[in-house]
Amino acid sequence: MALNLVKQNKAFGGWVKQFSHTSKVLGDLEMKFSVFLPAQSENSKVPVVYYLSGLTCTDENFTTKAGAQRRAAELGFALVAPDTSPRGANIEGEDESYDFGSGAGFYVDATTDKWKKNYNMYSYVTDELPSLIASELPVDDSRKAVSGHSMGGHGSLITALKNPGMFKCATAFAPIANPMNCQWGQKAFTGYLGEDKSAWAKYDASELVKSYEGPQLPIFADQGLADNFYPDQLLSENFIEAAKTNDKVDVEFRFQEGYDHSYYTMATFIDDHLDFIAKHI
Ligand SMILES: N[C@@H](CCC(=O)N[C@@H](CS)C(=O)NCC(=O)O)C(=O)O
Repeated sequence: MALNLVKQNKAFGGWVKQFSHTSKVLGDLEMKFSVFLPAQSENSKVPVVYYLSGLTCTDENFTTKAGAQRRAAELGFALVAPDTSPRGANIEGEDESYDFGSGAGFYVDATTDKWKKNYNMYSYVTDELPSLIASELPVDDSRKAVSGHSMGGHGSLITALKNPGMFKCATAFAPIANPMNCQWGQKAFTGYLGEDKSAWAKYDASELVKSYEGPQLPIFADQGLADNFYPDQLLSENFIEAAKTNDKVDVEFRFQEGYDHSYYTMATFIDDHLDFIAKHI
Protein backbone atom coordinates (compact mmCIF):
# COMPACT_ATOMS: atom_id res chain seq x y z
CA MET A 1 0.00 0.00 0.00
CA ALA A 2 1.35 3.41 -0.99
CA LEU A 3 -0.28 4.96 2.08
CA ASN A 4 0.94 4.81 5.68
CA LEU A 5 -1.72 5.19 8.35
CA VAL A 6 -0.52 7.80 10.86
CA LYS A 7 -3.56 7.78 13.16
CA GLN A 8 -7.27 7.07 13.18
CA ASN A 9 -10.29 7.99 15.30
CA LYS A 10 -13.80 6.65 15.05
CA ALA A 11 -16.34 9.41 14.38
CA PHE A 12 -20.07 9.33 13.59
CA GLY A 13 -19.90 5.61 12.80
CA GLY A 14 -17.03 6.11 10.34
CA TRP A 15 -13.35 6.92 10.67
CA VAL A 16 -11.16 10.00 10.56
CA LYS A 17 -7.78 8.80 9.32
CA GLN A 18 -4.53 10.61 8.67
CA PHE A 19 -2.19 9.10 6.09
CA SER A 20 1.31 9.90 4.91
CA HIS A 21 2.83 9.07 1.54
CA THR A 22 5.67 10.09 -0.72
CA SER A 23 4.66 12.60 -3.38
CA LYS A 24 6.41 12.43 -6.75
CA VAL A 25 5.03 15.74 -8.09
CA LEU A 26 6.23 17.54 -4.97
CA GLY A 27 9.77 16.28 -5.43
CA ASP A 28 9.64 13.03 -3.45
CA LEU A 29 8.66 14.71 -0.19
CA GLU A 30 6.55 13.06 2.48
CA MET A 31 3.04 14.51 2.62
CA LYS A 32 0.19 14.01 5.05
CA PHE A 33 -3.52 14.23 4.36
CA SER A 34 -6.66 13.50 6.37
CA VAL A 35 -9.80 11.71 5.30
CA PHE A 36 -13.20 10.95 6.76
CA LEU A 37 -14.57 7.61 5.62
CA PRO A 38 -18.27 7.17 6.46
CA ALA A 39 -19.68 3.83 7.60
CA GLN A 40 -21.24 3.39 4.13
CA SER A 41 -17.75 2.99 2.67
CA GLU A 42 -17.43 -0.37 4.40
CA ASN A 43 -19.95 -1.81 1.91
CA SER A 44 -19.61 0.30 -1.24
CA LYS A 45 -17.61 3.06 -2.84
CA VAL A 46 -18.80 6.50 -1.75
CA PRO A 47 -18.76 9.98 -3.32
CA VAL A 48 -15.78 12.09 -2.30
CA VAL A 49 -15.44 15.77 -1.39
CA TYR A 50 -12.00 17.37 -1.57
CA TYR A 51 -11.56 20.33 0.78
CA LEU A 52 -8.63 22.68 0.19
CA SER A 53 -7.51 24.73 3.16
CA GLY A 54 -6.21 28.26 3.50
CA LEU A 55 -2.99 30.01 4.45
CA THR A 56 -1.11 28.56 7.43
CA CYS A 57 -3.26 25.41 7.52
CA THR A 58 -2.35 21.75 7.46
CA ASP A 59 -4.75 18.90 6.70
CA GLU A 60 -5.90 19.07 10.31
CA ASN A 61 -7.53 22.53 10.57
CA PHE A 62 -10.58 21.52 8.55
CA THR A 63 -10.62 18.04 10.03
CA THR A 64 -10.69 19.21 13.65
CA LYS A 65 -12.51 22.57 13.40
CA ALA A 66 -15.15 22.56 10.64
CA GLY A 67 -17.42 19.89 12.11
CA ALA A 68 -18.04 18.42 8.68
CA GLN A 69 -18.07 14.76 9.65
CA ARG A 70 -21.61 14.61 11.10
CA ARG A 71 -23.34 15.62 7.84
CA ALA A 72 -20.82 13.71 5.74
CA ALA A 73 -21.72 10.58 7.73
CA GLU A 74 -25.43 11.18 7.09
CA LEU A 75 -24.88 11.78 3.38
CA GLY A 76 -22.34 8.98 3.01
CA PHE A 77 -19.56 11.21 1.71
CA ALA A 78 -15.83 10.70 2.10
CA LEU A 79 -13.96 13.93 2.90
CA VAL A 80 -10.34 14.47 1.86
CA ALA A 81 -8.26 17.32 3.32
CA PRO A 82 -4.80 17.74 1.77
CA ASP A 83 -2.02 19.85 3.23
CA THR A 84 -1.52 23.36 1.81
CA SER A 85 2.09 23.11 0.58
CA PRO A 86 4.99 20.74 0.33
CA ARG A 87 6.74 20.24 3.66
CA GLY A 88 10.46 20.02 4.27
CA ALA A 89 11.69 21.10 0.86
CA ASN A 90 14.36 23.15 2.65
CA ILE A 91 14.21 26.01 0.18
CA GLU A 92 15.83 29.18 1.46
CA GLY A 93 13.13 31.62 2.67
CA GLU A 94 10.42 28.95 2.64
CA ASP A 95 9.39 29.49 6.27
CA GLU A 96 9.75 33.26 6.47
CA SER A 97 6.18 34.41 5.89
CA TYR A 98 2.70 33.04 6.49
CA ASP A 99 1.49 33.89 2.98
CA PHE A 100 4.24 32.37 0.84
CA GLY A 101 6.17 29.10 0.97
CA SER A 102 5.24 26.61 3.69
CA GLY A 103 1.50 26.58 4.30
CA ALA A 104 0.91 28.74 1.23
CA GLY A 105 1.31 26.64 -1.93
CA PHE A 106 -1.60 28.49 -3.62
CA TYR A 107 -2.59 25.41 -5.64
CA VAL A 108 -0.36 26.33 -8.60
CA ASP A 109 2.45 24.48 -10.37
CA ALA A 110 5.49 26.72 -9.91
CA THR A 111 7.59 27.61 -12.93
CA THR A 112 10.28 29.74 -11.29
CA ASP A 113 13.61 27.97 -10.79
CA LYS A 114 13.64 28.15 -7.05
CA TRP A 115 10.19 26.62 -6.48
CA LYS A 116 9.40 24.43 -9.49
CA LYS A 117 10.85 21.18 -8.18
CA ASN A 118 8.57 21.08 -5.14
CA TYR A 119 5.78 23.67 -5.26
CA ASN A 120 3.37 21.85 -7.57
CA MET A 121 0.24 21.79 -5.46
CA TYR A 122 -2.02 22.12 -8.53
CA SER A 123 -0.85 18.78 -9.91
CA TYR A 124 -0.88 17.33 -6.43
CA VAL A 125 -4.55 18.11 -5.72
CA THR A 126 -5.91 17.53 -9.24
CA ASP A 127 -3.90 14.50 -10.27
CA GLU A 128 -1.54 12.69 -7.92
CA LEU A 129 -3.71 12.77 -4.80
CA PRO A 130 -7.06 11.89 -6.45
CA SER A 131 -5.38 9.00 -8.30
CA LEU A 132 -3.91 7.71 -5.06
CA ILE A 133 -7.20 8.07 -3.19
CA ALA A 134 -9.12 6.31 -5.98
CA SER A 135 -6.72 3.39 -6.01
CA GLU A 136 -6.28 2.99 -2.24
CA LEU A 137 -9.54 4.05 -0.59
CA PRO A 138 -13.22 3.05 -1.05
CA VAL A 139 -14.32 6.11 -3.02
CA ASP A 140 -16.23 6.46 -6.29
CA ASP A 141 -13.86 8.60 -8.33
CA SER A 142 -16.61 9.44 -10.84
CA ARG A 143 -18.52 11.30 -8.08
CA LYS A 144 -16.21 14.07 -6.84
CA ALA A 145 -16.79 17.62 -5.61
CA VAL A 146 -14.35 20.25 -4.39
CA SER A 147 -14.58 22.87 -1.68
CA GLY A 148 -12.19 25.08 0.22
CA HIS A 149 -11.52 28.18 2.26
CA SER A 150 -9.71 31.41 1.37
CA MET A 151 -6.55 30.30 -0.53
CA GLY A 152 -8.31 26.92 -0.67
CA GLY A 153 -11.51 28.59 -1.93
CA HIS A 154 -9.39 29.92 -4.78
CA GLY A 155 -8.07 26.36 -5.15
CA SER A 156 -11.58 24.96 -5.27
CA LEU A 157 -12.76 27.40 -7.95
CA ILE A 158 -9.72 27.07 -10.19
CA THR A 159 -9.46 23.29 -10.03
CA ALA A 160 -13.12 22.97 -11.02
CA LEU A 161 -12.87 25.62 -13.75
CA LYS A 162 -9.65 24.22 -15.22
CA ASN A 163 -10.89 20.61 -15.33
CA PRO A 164 -14.37 20.52 -16.88
CA GLY A 165 -16.24 17.42 -15.80
CA MET A 166 -13.78 16.40 -13.09
CA PHE A 167 -15.91 17.76 -10.25
CA LYS A 168 -19.71 17.70 -10.25
CA CYS A 169 -19.71 21.06 -8.47
CA ALA A 170 -17.50 23.41 -6.45
CA THR A 171 -18.09 25.30 -3.24
CA ALA A 172 -16.02 27.90 -1.44
CA PHE A 173 -15.82 29.82 1.81
CA ALA A 174 -14.30 33.30 1.53
CA PRO A 175 -12.39 32.43 -1.64
CA ILE A 176 -9.49 34.57 -2.88
CA ALA A 177 -11.62 35.16 -5.93
CA ASN A 178 -9.36 37.35 -8.06
CA PRO A 179 -5.79 36.71 -6.87
CA MET A 180 -4.15 38.71 -9.70
CA ASN A 181 -5.63 41.84 -8.16
CA CYS A 182 -4.88 41.35 -4.48
CA GLN A 183 -1.68 41.47 -2.51
CA TRP A 184 -1.77 37.81 -1.37
CA GLY A 185 -2.16 36.59 -4.94
CA GLN A 186 0.35 38.98 -6.47
CA LYS A 187 3.01 37.95 -3.97
CA ALA A 188 2.38 34.23 -4.51
CA PHE A 189 2.07 34.41 -8.30
CA THR A 190 5.23 36.52 -8.66
CA GLY A 191 7.16 34.06 -6.53
CA TYR A 192 5.85 30.84 -8.04
CA LEU A 193 5.07 31.91 -11.62
CA GLY A 194 7.29 34.93 -12.31
CA GLU A 195 6.33 38.33 -13.68
CA ASP A 196 4.28 37.29 -16.73
CA LYS A 197 0.66 38.08 -15.95
CA SER A 198 -0.65 35.81 -18.69
CA ALA A 199 0.65 32.92 -16.56
CA TRP A 200 -1.18 34.32 -13.53
CA ALA A 201 -4.49 34.47 -15.43
CA LYS A 202 -4.40 30.68 -15.84
CA TYR A 203 -4.80 30.37 -12.06
CA ASP A 204 -7.26 33.21 -11.46
CA ALA A 205 -10.92 32.23 -10.95
CA SER A 206 -12.24 35.60 -12.16
CA GLU A 207 -10.36 35.13 -15.44
CA LEU A 208 -11.01 31.40 -15.86
CA VAL A 209 -14.73 31.71 -15.25
CA LYS A 210 -15.17 33.90 -18.34
CA SER A 211 -13.96 31.20 -20.72
CA TYR A 212 -15.10 28.00 -18.96
CA GLU A 213 -16.57 25.49 -21.39
CA GLY A 214 -17.84 22.04 -20.48
CA PRO A 215 -20.61 20.49 -18.42
CA GLN A 216 -22.74 22.99 -16.53
CA LEU A 217 -20.77 23.85 -13.39
CA PRO A 218 -22.70 24.65 -10.19
CA ILE A 219 -20.76 26.87 -7.76
CA PHE A 220 -21.84 27.78 -4.22
CA ALA A 221 -19.99 30.20 -1.94
CA ASP A 222 -20.30 31.99 1.38
CA GLN A 223 -18.52 35.20 2.30
CA GLY A 224 -18.69 36.70 5.78
CA LEU A 225 -19.23 40.46 5.89
CA ALA A 226 -17.14 40.80 9.08
CA ASP A 227 -14.20 39.07 7.42
CA ASN A 228 -11.21 41.44 7.68
CA PHE A 229 -9.80 40.11 4.42
CA TYR A 230 -13.01 40.53 2.42
CA PRO A 231 -12.60 44.01 0.98
CA ASP A 232 -8.92 43.92 0.00
CA GLN A 233 -7.88 40.31 -0.54
CA LEU A 234 -10.91 38.28 -1.47
CA LEU A 235 -12.62 40.45 -4.12
CA SER A 236 -15.78 38.36 -4.30
CA GLU A 237 -17.63 40.86 -6.48
CA ASN A 238 -15.05 40.57 -9.28
CA PHE A 239 -15.78 36.86 -9.53
CA ILE A 240 -19.56 37.33 -9.32
CA GLU A 241 -19.50 39.90 -12.13
CA ALA A 242 -17.18 37.81 -14.33
CA ALA A 243 -19.34 34.71 -13.84
CA LYS A 244 -22.40 36.59 -15.12
CA THR A 245 -20.81 36.64 -18.59
CA ASN A 246 -20.78 32.82 -18.86
CA ASP A 247 -24.00 30.80 -18.80
CA LYS A 248 -22.06 27.52 -18.40
CA VAL A 249 -21.58 28.33 -14.70
CA ASP A 250 -24.36 28.72 -12.13
CA VAL A 251 -23.12 30.75 -9.19
CA GLU A 252 -24.92 31.13 -5.86
CA PHE A 253 -22.78 33.49 -3.77
CA ARG A 254 -24.11 34.40 -0.32
CA PHE A 255 -22.96 37.20 1.98
CA GLN A 256 -23.31 36.49 5.69
CA GLU A 257 -23.78 39.38 8.12
CA GLY A 258 -21.37 39.33 11.07
CA TYR A 259 -19.35 36.25 10.08
CA ASP A 260 -15.56 36.49 9.94
CA HIS A 261 -12.68 34.61 8.33
CA SER A 262 -12.42 31.95 11.02
CA TYR A 263 -13.43 28.32 11.18
CA TYR A 264 -16.56 29.32 13.12
CA THR A 265 -17.89 30.42 9.75
CA MET A 266 -17.11 27.08 8.10
CA ALA A 267 -18.61 25.22 11.07
CA THR A 268 -21.79 27.30 10.73
CA PHE A 269 -22.31 26.77 7.01
CA ILE A 270 -20.58 23.48 6.17
CA ASP A 271 -23.87 21.55 6.22
CA ASP A 272 -25.30 23.89 3.57
CA HIS A 273 -22.24 23.22 1.41
CA LEU A 274 -22.49 19.45 1.82
CA ASP A 275 -26.25 19.57 1.10
CA PHE A 276 -25.53 21.59 -2.05
CA ILE A 277 -22.95 18.98 -3.08
CA ALA A 278 -25.47 16.20 -2.40
CA LYS A 279 -27.81 17.73 -5.00
CA HIS A 280 -25.15 17.68 -7.71
CA ILE A 281 -22.85 14.77 -7.03
N1 LIG B 1 -4.43 36.02 10.40
C1 LIG B 1 -3.62 34.97 9.90
C2 LIG B 1 -3.89 34.78 8.42
C3 LIG B 1 -4.01 33.37 8.12
C4 LIG B 1 -5.43 32.90 8.18
O1 LIG B 1 -6.40 33.60 8.54
N2 LIG B 1 -5.55 31.68 7.79
C5 LIG B 1 -6.85 31.10 7.63
C6 LIG B 1 -6.94 30.70 6.17
S1 LIG B 1 -6.61 32.06 5.10
C7 LIG B 1 -7.01 29.87 8.50
O2 LIG B 1 -7.83 29.03 8.21
N3 LIG B 1 -6.23 29.76 9.57
C8 LIG B 1 -6.18 28.59 10.40
C9 LIG B 1 -7.31 28.39 11.37
O3 LIG B 1 -8.11 29.32 11.59
O4 LIG B 1 -7.43 27.27 11.90
C10 LIG B 1 -2.18 35.29 10.07
O5 LIG B 1 -1.87 36.47 9.97
O6 LIG B 1 -1.39 34.34 10.28
